[in-house]
Amino acid sequence: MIKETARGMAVHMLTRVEVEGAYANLLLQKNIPRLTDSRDRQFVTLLVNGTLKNRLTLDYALRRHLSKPMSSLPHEVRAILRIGAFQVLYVDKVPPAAAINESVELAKEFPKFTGLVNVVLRKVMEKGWDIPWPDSKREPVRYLSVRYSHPEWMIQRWLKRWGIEETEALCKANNEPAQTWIRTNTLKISREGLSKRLSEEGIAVELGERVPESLKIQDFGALGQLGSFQEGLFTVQDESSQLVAHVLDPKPGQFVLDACSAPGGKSTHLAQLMQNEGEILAFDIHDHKLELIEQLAQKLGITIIHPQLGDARDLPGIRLGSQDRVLVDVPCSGLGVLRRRADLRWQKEEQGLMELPSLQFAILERAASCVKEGGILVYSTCTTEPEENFELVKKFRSAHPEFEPVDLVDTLPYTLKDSRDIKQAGKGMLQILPHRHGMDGFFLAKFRRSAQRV
Ligand SMILES: C[S@@+](CC[C@H](N)C(=O)[O-])C[C@H]1O[C@@H](n2cnc3c(N)ncnc32)[C@H](O)[C@@H]1O
Repeated sequence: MIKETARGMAVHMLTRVEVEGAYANLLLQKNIPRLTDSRDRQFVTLLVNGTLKNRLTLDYALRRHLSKPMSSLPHEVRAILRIGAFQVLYVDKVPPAAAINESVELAKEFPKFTGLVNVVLRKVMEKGWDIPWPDSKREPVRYLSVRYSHPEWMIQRWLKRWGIEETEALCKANNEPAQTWIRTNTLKISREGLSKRLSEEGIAVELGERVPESLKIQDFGALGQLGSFQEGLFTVQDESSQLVAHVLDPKPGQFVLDACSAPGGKSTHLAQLMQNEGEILAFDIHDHKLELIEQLAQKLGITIIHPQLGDARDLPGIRLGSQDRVLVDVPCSGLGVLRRRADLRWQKEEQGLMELPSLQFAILERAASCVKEGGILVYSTCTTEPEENFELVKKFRSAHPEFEPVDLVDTLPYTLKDSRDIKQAGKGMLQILPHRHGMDGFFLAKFRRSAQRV
């Protein structure tokens, strides 16, 4: 058994991700609270996420010093090598010699490979970043893929759209550690009150500049242990995702439909903006996820959310034109959140992306039919891909001229500065990109149903 040190735990989790296809974020959530020191929890998170994200680059660097393929080594030994190389190449605060010694220590569980781990990692240390990369001019896709550890098909898509410099910037942003953003539960406390409370609990806090409820906190790996969390004074949600409820702009007493709502992040935010007055019908197709909505609402002290089991393409029981506000936060490829979900880039396949727009369009059409005349519809995704965003919205508008775009400049809770954003927002849309905006990648489109049907 590998020892339950920070590094041992990271090896164990990476092995489970590779062997069982386990989700890294769930493994981290479940396992790291066992570590009592917050520095250890942060270190394991860094090792697991950093090693997973940079796997392709790490394997490229390691392969140069291996006489046999990585796939011939036991899974745990691969994980030990990758974690070791990650520390040597990417983590300044760990002296390379210490990273190697600790890796050799872990490899003692596999005595046949102790020498190999030692020799290979020493060579990685000697060479550092002096690695012969593919030629960036002749083979830009391969170069970016290997240099920034992304699948080639993703790079190909982005290169066509944005060119090499911007694609490189996006890849770099995706490899950064994700920051932790939280949303104040304004039904229970003000943002300033929460900030003070968190400081008293020893958490470093910064007020967000874009969303009035947002705070950036230093995640110490066990938020669930904080009294403020247990009392429902906040919930974890990225800033870009916090924009959605503001853009939908619901009022107390209104009828609101959230067509794809689990685990309830946006429904609960809508309820806050409605002062917990009115009605939110929160649909989701997965029964077990409805419980998550209920639990979150209960914790935050929200009573107006009614979770409903159902396919948003049907929305059983919901009358045409009955809702003041409709949110359509569809299932999507999630390519905007690659920095937050370290293993996501390796789980996705391009074919899977191709199948999404028809589902998204069907959900959008049915949900839109429930909007009252004069009511508001918001469509959102956490992806960067035009087929799920601009192109889908364009198709929707040409099929449904009764929905007019609403200028986002007036409803966003912050002032847009980039002229490209201002232009898009004027047409009722906004594509948020991690490297341009410093938030998770996200897409928003807002429409008003005209008073007279066309
Ligand atoms: C992007 S997530 C929604 C996140 C949610 N709005 C929040 O802020 O917490 C998409 C959700 O759509 C659900 N879903 C997938 N297909 C669906 C369908 N056909 N009808 C309704 N919900 C669906 C998934 O279970 C998932 O919970």
